[in-house]
Amino acid sequence: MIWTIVITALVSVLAVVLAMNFATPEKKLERKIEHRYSVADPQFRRELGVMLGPGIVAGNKVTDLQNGHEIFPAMLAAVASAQKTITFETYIYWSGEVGQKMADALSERARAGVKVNVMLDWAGSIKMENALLEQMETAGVVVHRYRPLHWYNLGRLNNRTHRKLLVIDGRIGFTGGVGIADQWSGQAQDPDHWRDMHFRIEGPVVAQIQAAFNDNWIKTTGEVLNGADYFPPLQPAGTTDAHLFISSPAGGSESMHLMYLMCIAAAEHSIDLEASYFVPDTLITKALLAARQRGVRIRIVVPGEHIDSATVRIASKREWGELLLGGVEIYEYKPTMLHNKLLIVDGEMVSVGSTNFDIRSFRLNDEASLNIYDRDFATRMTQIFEQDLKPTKRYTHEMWQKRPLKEKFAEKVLIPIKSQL
Ligand SMILES: O=P(O)(O)OC[C@H](O)CO
Repeated sequence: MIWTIVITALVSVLAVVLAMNFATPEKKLERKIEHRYSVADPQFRRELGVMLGPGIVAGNKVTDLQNGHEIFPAMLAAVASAQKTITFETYIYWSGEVGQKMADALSERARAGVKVNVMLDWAGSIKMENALLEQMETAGVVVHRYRPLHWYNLGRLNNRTHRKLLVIDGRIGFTGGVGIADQWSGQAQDPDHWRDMHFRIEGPVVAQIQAAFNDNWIKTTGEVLNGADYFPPLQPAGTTDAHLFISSPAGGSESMHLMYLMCIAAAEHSIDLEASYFVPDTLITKALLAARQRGVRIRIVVPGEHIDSATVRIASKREWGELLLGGVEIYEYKPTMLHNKLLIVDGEMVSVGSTNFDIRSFRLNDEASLNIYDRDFATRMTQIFEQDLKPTKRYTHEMWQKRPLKEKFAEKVLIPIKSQL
């Protein structure tokens, strides 16, 4: 009898703990956002500047870096130039040549007396050998794993940090899609080398990137990294308006979901989206279709056969029928895995960062995105978008209707876990 009670109690506790991974207490966005103004309207900035967290700041310079052959040299050079502090938070950190180079660069600076603080997601860095960690720690790098597997973390194991942030001396920042692994090296020349973008940032918005790093550093260590070595006075470095904002289920925020919904609602001419993982929810789908009805041209580039998650591809396709019928253009990238996260609205504003266009990024992960309000920058990113569009195949509604029965069956099987993708 006593064992029945004990086992029942244990099973109940386990069920509650597991349920905590799939549920959050707050109400989520569920109503359509009306089209009230365009992204060029000052009202758009006025609202995004306060709704998403940090206000929009002027005087920034944002430089795009295309693929690993531009991204890693720029990041490594910035690390090598550090004099006082380096803060680095990432989701994927795997062993390999890229991981080794980054560990070497961070270790070298730590040995030179630079304060180096690194936050690695526990799940994202599970394929990292201990030797790399030991190398960094021996050199004096302070490394923490975000939400490691412990009994007290079981209820939040599903909430990872997906942020990709690097700040050098509080003055140079990086964010974008890149992970620290060999898949991201090279020039997207074949399926073993992925297509991705990252961004080098200077100017006042870098302080917001540092604040974003502090968010999870504080949560994990109880320590704040402040003072002028982390937050120096920042002079204008360019002419771009931008803000970097975060979202986290821990904060109850729906900033990312809100940002996409507000951008889609504001669009009047065009929405260009590159999404490595595209699993829109009902609200997003409705918003895209409403934009189409206003005459907005919507082009979406997603991975084709080269994708590291067949599950996401299958779950994604289920949503395409309604979008294709509504006139949304969907293109599959052919050469390799497309890992970009890029949104351009009306050739006016751009959003980049760690956030995928899926429910996991909108609701389960800690994310950080950079919104850039600069027509010239949007023009540059539209050129990049057009280049990425060339090696794609357009996916039509007819193709969707004729997709194999086994795909349709798999889509249905995946419905219950859609919110986890
Ligand atoms: O979650 P992301 O967008 O950083 O992508 C990571 C890849 O899925 C790793 O396989």
